[in-house]
Amino acid sequence: MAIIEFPKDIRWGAATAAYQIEGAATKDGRGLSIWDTFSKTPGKVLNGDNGDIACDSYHRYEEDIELMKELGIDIYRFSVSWPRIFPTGTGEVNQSGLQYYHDFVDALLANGIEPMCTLYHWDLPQALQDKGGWENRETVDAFAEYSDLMFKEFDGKIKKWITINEPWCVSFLSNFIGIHAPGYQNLQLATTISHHLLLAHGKAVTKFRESGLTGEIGYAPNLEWNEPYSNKQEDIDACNRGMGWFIEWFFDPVFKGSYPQFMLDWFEKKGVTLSIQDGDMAFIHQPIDFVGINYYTGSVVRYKENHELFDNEKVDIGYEKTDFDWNIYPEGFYKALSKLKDQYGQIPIYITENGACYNDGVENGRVKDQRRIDYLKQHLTSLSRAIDSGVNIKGYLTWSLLDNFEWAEGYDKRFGIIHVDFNTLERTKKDSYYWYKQTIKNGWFDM
Ligand SMILES: CO[C@H](O)c1c[n+]2c([nH]1)[C@H](O)[C@@H](O)[C@H](O)[C@H]2CO
Repeated sequence: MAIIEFPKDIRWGAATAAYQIEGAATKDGRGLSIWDTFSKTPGKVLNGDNGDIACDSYHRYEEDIELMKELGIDIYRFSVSWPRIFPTGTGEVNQSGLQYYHDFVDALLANGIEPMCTLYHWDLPQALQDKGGWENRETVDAFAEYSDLMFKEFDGKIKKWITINEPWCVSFLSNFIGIHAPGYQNLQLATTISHHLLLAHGKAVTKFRESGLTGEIGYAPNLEWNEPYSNKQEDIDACNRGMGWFIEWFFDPVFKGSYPQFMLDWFEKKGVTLSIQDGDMAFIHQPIDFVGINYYTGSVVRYKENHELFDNEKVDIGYEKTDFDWNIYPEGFYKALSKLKDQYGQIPIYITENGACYNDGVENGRVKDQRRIDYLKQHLTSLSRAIDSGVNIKGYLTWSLLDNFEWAEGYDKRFGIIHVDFNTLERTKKDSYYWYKQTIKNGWFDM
């Protein structure tokens, strides 16, 4: 067997998000989010599930932190529910909401766990959506106001900030493909929103820099790896368009100061234009301290004339799949990270999400999720290879600490290393929890 070893200073963590774990949807002054609305719209979420209770982490976070401490992680990525802070998105601050996050962050720090805070993980205040949501540039300013308040309120406690989680999901998955809130299917709308999200990121970075506060700030784009089906130019081009939607479209503006021309040309062919105002790109193109990368899967892609948005299609060449039917493609993890290094340089990278959906249940008090252990081994092996090749990896945070509300799939899809019984809310450490705990302790594992 091969020993896969990691640098002694790598950070080991786990990740969650507010709407997926907190519950307490109407508790202590929290306002409604678009996911409260969407999940209660018939047909939008499997089994009609919603986040009213979720893992009830709002009330059970001390238990969760005990589990984190036993696990041995030293960093924990969570998100703040914007409508818990500003119930209507702007204006009056909900002090009970702030107090909840102070109590939570203080408990993390008291247990030697560094908080990594995502300011936006998809739960836009409904009141802002009612005024146009991310299509309205006023939402960009509201996000900057909310971010500024959080930076100042948690100065000295939170030193790693993530502005936007997965702008591709917030824009295209939610407003073009339409399976996430608010559920529109309009390419122009989605493309406009993608620009406003990057602008919101940039304005929040500006607020952080102007505040002079200590800490680091970044964003967390998601990426998939696409491999061309053949070395025919039409397949290579089709593959690059697909990946350009995840990588160049959301990385070039931040790291190069402009949108990728090949993608702009393609969108123009589809009748889509971007209205960029003077100064927008200067906000977006500000230096950041790290980038959070969310990686789960990859696909083989080939050209298919007039098919979907990019004249391409995924080809199933027999990859093993998770219980979410996603390809298991660890090679793509290494290739994607290598591409980022080659195209954007040595920006520090935290893997802010990587994990798999396996729905193994509790049998005699145990959850035998060997398939998740295998997935983690394969992807951490790729990560180790990327580190050895010079990619500037600072940490790895698995998705997710807990089984939780998996958006349009509700509670049907389980990503946690800890099982949650959504009837009793009982937590059960899975075999993968124990494997990850040993790997963190050792700093290596036996492949
Ligand atoms: C398509 O994969 C995306 O990168 C992605 C996967 N995931 C995500 N983004 C989100 O950030 C999480 O909230 C999801 O729970 C998690 C699992 O679905």
